[in-house]
Amino acid sequence: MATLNFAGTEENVVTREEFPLSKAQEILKDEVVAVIGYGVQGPGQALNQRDNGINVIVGQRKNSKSWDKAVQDGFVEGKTLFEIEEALEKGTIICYLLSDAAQIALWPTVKKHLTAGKALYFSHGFGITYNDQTGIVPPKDVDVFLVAPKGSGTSLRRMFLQGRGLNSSYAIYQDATGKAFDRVISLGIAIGSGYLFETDFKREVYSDLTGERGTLMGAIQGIFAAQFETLRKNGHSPSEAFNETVEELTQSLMPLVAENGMDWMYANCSTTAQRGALDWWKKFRDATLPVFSDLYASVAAGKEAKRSIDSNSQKDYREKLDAELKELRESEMWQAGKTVRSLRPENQEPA
Ligand SMILES: NC(=O)c1ccc[n+]([C@@H]2O[C@H](COP(=O)([O-])OP(=O)(O)OC[C@H]3O[C@@H](n4cnc5c(N)ncnc54)[C@H](O)[C@@H]3O)[C@@H](O)[C@H]2O)c1
Ligand SMILES: CC(C)(O)[C@@H](O)C(=O)O
Ligand SMILES: [Mg+2]
Ligand SMILES: [Mg+2]
Repeated sequence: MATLNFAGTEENVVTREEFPLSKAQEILKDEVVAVIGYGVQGPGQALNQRDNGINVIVGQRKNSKSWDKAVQDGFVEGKTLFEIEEALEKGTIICYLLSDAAQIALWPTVKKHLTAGKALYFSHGFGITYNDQTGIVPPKDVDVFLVAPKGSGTSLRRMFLQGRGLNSSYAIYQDATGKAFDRVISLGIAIGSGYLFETDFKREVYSDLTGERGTLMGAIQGIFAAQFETLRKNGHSPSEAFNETVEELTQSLMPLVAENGMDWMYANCSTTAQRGALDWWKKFRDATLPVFSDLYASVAAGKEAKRSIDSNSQKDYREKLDAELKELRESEMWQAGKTVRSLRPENQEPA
């Protein structure tokens, strides 16, 4: 475990250098890792573990798109791909990667198969932290921990294939066997994490729900929409509004931020741009701070969990989500974006 200094605060981080894959393979050599659910995280984590030489099986409902995807990805029925209950029985480590709402419905079945010494693994602090709403209370004689990749399962797989790792959080909720630390870190390495940052279940889920509703997904779309609308109302064309709101950000400026921070991105723009950005960023911060405070309070009060559980437990939740995504896709901003993206060299038809 390395202790690193993050802007003056010391934090524990596990690195691949001190905990190499060979050590993870040795620790997991007698385990059967059952990945339950093959949606977004399931494929990323199962495929990376398989490629890393871990004994991994997938449990998924038959006659579903996710089952077919697992078959396409090379999992073999009866050998490495099973109905959920069979996989639960075979697994010594259960990676519970159904959607958070589906985890509630299946919990009684999972619990039945959590015999002494097994481990229950999550990629989110949700089920345990909000157990007054989820009913997920594991038996005392199993290990319970999480590895939460800080990004999409799609990125976890892509970065693994590029030889890079995605940062993940890890936390131990219950150490029944005395092996929970070795098990959780080994899994973290095996699923393709680059670095593993220590947290607890509550802090993981509070920060995760805030982040995805905030700057990572909700706030960014909100601020894009507000600027696009302002430019359009003032007579700017859709392409101009899109280029100045999204395309320049994703293609030119965010890669610079990713590389070396905000000040460095600023320093690579004109002094005119820097003057304006330095004057205006605090106004945007002050305008949004109350919204972020409301958001965090809603997360901490369990209201975001309740909303997610209530909406995702409905039979037609998928159709409803698809309809809302369609509305976003068909908005003027993202339709303009479609044409702008088609102009990128990689998207051009060869002549
Ligand atoms: N999506 C991500 O990239 C991501 C990132 C970090 C953490 N997580 C966490 O990982 C976990 C899995 O998330 P996900 O986005 O991969 O899930 P998902 O929404 O893609 O669903 C996963 C699987 O659940 C199955 N499923 C849905 N309802 C079911 C039911 N009633 N019975 C049986 N199976 C059912 C689906 O077939 C699918 O294979 C969650 O705890 C999530 O918060 C996800
Ligand atoms: C990929 C995210 C947004 O980080 C994850 O938290 C999720 O819920 O999908
Ligand atoms: Mg999340
Ligand atoms: Mg997240």
